[in-house]
Amino acid sequence: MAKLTVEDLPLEGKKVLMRVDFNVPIKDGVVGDDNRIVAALPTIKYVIDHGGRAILFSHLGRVKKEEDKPGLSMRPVAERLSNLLNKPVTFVPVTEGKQLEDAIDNMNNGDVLLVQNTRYEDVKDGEYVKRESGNDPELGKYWASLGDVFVNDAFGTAHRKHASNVGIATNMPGKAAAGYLMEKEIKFLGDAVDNPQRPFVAILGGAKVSDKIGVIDHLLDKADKIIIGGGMAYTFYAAKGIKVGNSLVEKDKIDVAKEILDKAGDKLVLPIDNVVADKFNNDADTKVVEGDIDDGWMALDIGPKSIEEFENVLKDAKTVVWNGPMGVFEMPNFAKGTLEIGKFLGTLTDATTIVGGGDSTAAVKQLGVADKLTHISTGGGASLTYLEGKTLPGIAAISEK
Ligand SMILES: Nc1ncnc2c1ncn2[C@@H]1O[C@H](COP(=O)(O)OP(=O)(O)O)[C@@H](O)[C@H]1O
Ligand SMILES: O=C(OP(=O)(O)O)[C@H](O)COP(=O)(O)O
Ligand SMILES: [Mg+2]
Repeated sequence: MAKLTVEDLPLEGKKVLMRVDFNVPIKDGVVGDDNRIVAALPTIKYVIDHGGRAILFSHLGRVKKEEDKPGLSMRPVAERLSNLLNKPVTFVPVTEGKQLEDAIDNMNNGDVLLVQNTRYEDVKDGEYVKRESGNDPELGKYWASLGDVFVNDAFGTAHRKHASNVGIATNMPGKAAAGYLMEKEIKFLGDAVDNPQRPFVAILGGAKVSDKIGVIDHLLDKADKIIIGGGMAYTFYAAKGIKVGNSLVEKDKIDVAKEILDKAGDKLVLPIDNVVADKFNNDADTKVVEGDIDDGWMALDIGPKSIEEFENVLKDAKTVVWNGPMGVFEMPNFAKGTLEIGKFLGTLTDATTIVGGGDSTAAVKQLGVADKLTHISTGGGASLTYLEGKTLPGIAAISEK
């Protein structure tokens, strides 16, 4: 059954609650890569051009304690959004209460307001209560009460069942619609991966190991090869009994990694060598090592032999889906693996090449290889969940036509 879209909603004079994914990299109080903000502009512009009052909600990072809040304020995002829209954006530094309600009451048609990071609700009075991330029913109901209709354009968050997407939607039956970005992402991913041209190769990296390792098990049934790099690789090293030093490892996922290795055979391709560093810093001492990583060293990028091996696997691919950088690309000395793999994908002109994820997208843009790829998706975890064939809760909660 088809879902409501933004074009099905009454907008003129309405308070239009909008969930967007503005979870973007912030450095020293300034937005880095703004791809996710730019990607949401068509829907925001449609709403305000049709006389709606756009009330935007997004999370930023993960708020687990009170001290996380100042560095994860939405204020820099409001500034960038205002520049991109070329009009003022009211930033409300709280997520509930009179200040927010008054700011909404003061809006005129065509105005834009951005609410503070929805995950501020995860910590109250110093307690990690997960009101947003746990989809607290009272919170979704409260936020829904602030508007007349709801538009969900946060594809990057669609795999989450949180108060600001699923909570609001379920409290606005018949009035919760998909935005243009949501529609575009689903259409593209559906076309590319429901019946992929083969060989179909998935590349998985990044740092969200416990979140994403489960996907690999499902991908084994779909993909012809799965390349594992970046922070995802070293939990597999640990599972194989290779020494990992101080590299990123999620100990409680080592058993999962072992099961995947048993099942995968030669479908799974791990790094042969790595660039290791003596601290998590661009100025660290570094060296390239094969196999075991000694104590006191951590792997922050894949090494040259791994790059060669990965390219060898990728060269005949007809469909490639990539989520998660191959190293800590934010530091120039550990960006090579990500850059080389990105460049190589750009040479595969016969293949459909899809890169997904907030950080992976930032990486290919920052490294200048984005425009050689077929599709840049705003969602990493969301694309992977879609690829697994699972329902995305954020989309399921949108009203049927
Ligand atoms: N070897 C590594 N050790 C630690 N962190 C890593 C390593 N390789 C990549 N990362 C980090 O992974 C992060 C991105 O992971 P993730 O959020 O899962 O990707 P995406 O946003 O593309 O879905 C980046 O900030 C990057 O620095
Ligand atoms: O950045 C995101 O996902 P991604 O890192 O997989 O691309 C989304 O905004 C979801 O964030 P979350 O994984 O903290 O729920
Ligand atoms: Mg990310």
